[in-house]
Amino acid sequence: MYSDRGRGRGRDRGRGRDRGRGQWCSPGGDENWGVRGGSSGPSFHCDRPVGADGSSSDGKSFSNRGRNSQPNSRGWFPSYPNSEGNIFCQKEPLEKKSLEDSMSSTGRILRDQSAPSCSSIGSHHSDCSVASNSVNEGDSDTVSVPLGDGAKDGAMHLDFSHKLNIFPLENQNESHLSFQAGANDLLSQEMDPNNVVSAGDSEQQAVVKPFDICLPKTGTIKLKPSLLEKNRVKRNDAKRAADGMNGRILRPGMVLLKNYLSLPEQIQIIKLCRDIGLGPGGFYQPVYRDGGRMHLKMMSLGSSWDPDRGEYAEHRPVDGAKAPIFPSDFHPLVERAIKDSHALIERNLKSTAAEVILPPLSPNICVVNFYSESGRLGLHQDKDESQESLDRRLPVVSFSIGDAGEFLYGDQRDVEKAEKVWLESGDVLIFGGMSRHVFHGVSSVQPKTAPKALLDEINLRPGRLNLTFREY
Ligand SMILES: O=C(O)CCC(=O)C(=O)O
Ligand SMILES: [Fe+2]
Repeated sequence: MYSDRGRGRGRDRGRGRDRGRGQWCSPGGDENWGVRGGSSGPSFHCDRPVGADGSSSDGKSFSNRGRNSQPNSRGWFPSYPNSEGNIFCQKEPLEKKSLEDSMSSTGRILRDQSAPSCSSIGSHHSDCSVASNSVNEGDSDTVSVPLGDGAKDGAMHLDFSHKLNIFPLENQNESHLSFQAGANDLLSQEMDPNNVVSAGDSEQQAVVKPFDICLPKTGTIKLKPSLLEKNRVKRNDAKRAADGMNGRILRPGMVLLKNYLSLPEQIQIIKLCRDIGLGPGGFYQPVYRDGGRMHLKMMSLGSSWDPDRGEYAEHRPVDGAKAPIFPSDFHPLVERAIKDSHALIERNLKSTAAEVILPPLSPNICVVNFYSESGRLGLHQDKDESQESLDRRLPVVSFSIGDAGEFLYGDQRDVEKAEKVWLESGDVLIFGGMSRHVFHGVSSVQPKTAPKALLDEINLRPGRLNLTFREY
């Protein structure tokens, strides 16, 4: 997938990483958000645990053989603009040094359950009246907990639960019991005893604070919007309605379906992401070993994207959480978007080769990002899916919900040369075929642009939710 930190470490060392290139975010902090003329970075390898035959539990191979010379890709790097408007990686030392410690050691998954999940897919209520932690990307959302000897058998776990307002493992399923996915989905989200991995001398546990993409219902009286504000909202909503669903081919293999997801679909997606996001393996803010942070919250369904290593794995290093399952609810939506894109391509290009131009995919991974109003994502390529998937140029399908985001894309990792398009709530963007390796990123989120009709139904935080579907 994304990152090309150019830092070999741990189990990745000596596996073909090109450490000399693509360091967007080195400790020196002088890398450009969009490195001019930069090539994609080092190679990463998926080391999701595989069976003897190399297949993972879902029958898909996640081992990434033969990719040693693949440049890596994703620039999921924390960044900030300098005075010239270039955006550089932000370096923020980890106050609690928790990630470093937790990555090098081990712990059971502990998750703060103080923010219980409330909604469920299909249920009407969008009551998000639970505790929610800050969206500020500057805040660390992990704390590290030293373990005593008892931790290995779980004894210490309970003690620390008190201090950290966390529930013992036995209660971990509470939050996702309200997630009405299929029974199998539910089962596969349960805590995995294998999450206890080997521990070093100084054992640490990382606890990821749940991040709620919905805000609590406050019961406070809303101030009346000004006439100006009312008109702006009216204009936006009217424009959206008038636009209807319309599609544009942005470049070969890249299709934008405007206003594609209906309001009820968007609401369901938010609820689903919210529920999963509050549970084990849910939203967190990726932090790099050198202290850099990504300017968004992320979770990865189906397999865990590890931005620091630039690879997928079954469990994520930050807290050992197993990736939540890929919800089957998404399949029909992605399938429909691909079919409609094919129809658009056939109409526009008078071509019957739509499936060659944009190959169909059967997604099994979804990376979910939540950008606050100040969130962003550096230019990168999505290149950590399997070699086969990349060779077939299977598309990435992206859903945007909430505030609009300015999406940059181009053939080079160069912000100045990148094309720009606003992705608004309900838009679906697909890039595959000849555009599969396009550099892309999100330069900004435009506050207060989420459809009012959406916010009337669900208390999504200010910001932008983005889901990218991929076939590993
Ligand atoms: O938020 C977006 O529109 C893009 C997200 C993205 O590129 C990614 O998750 O790889
Ligand atoms: Fe991407």
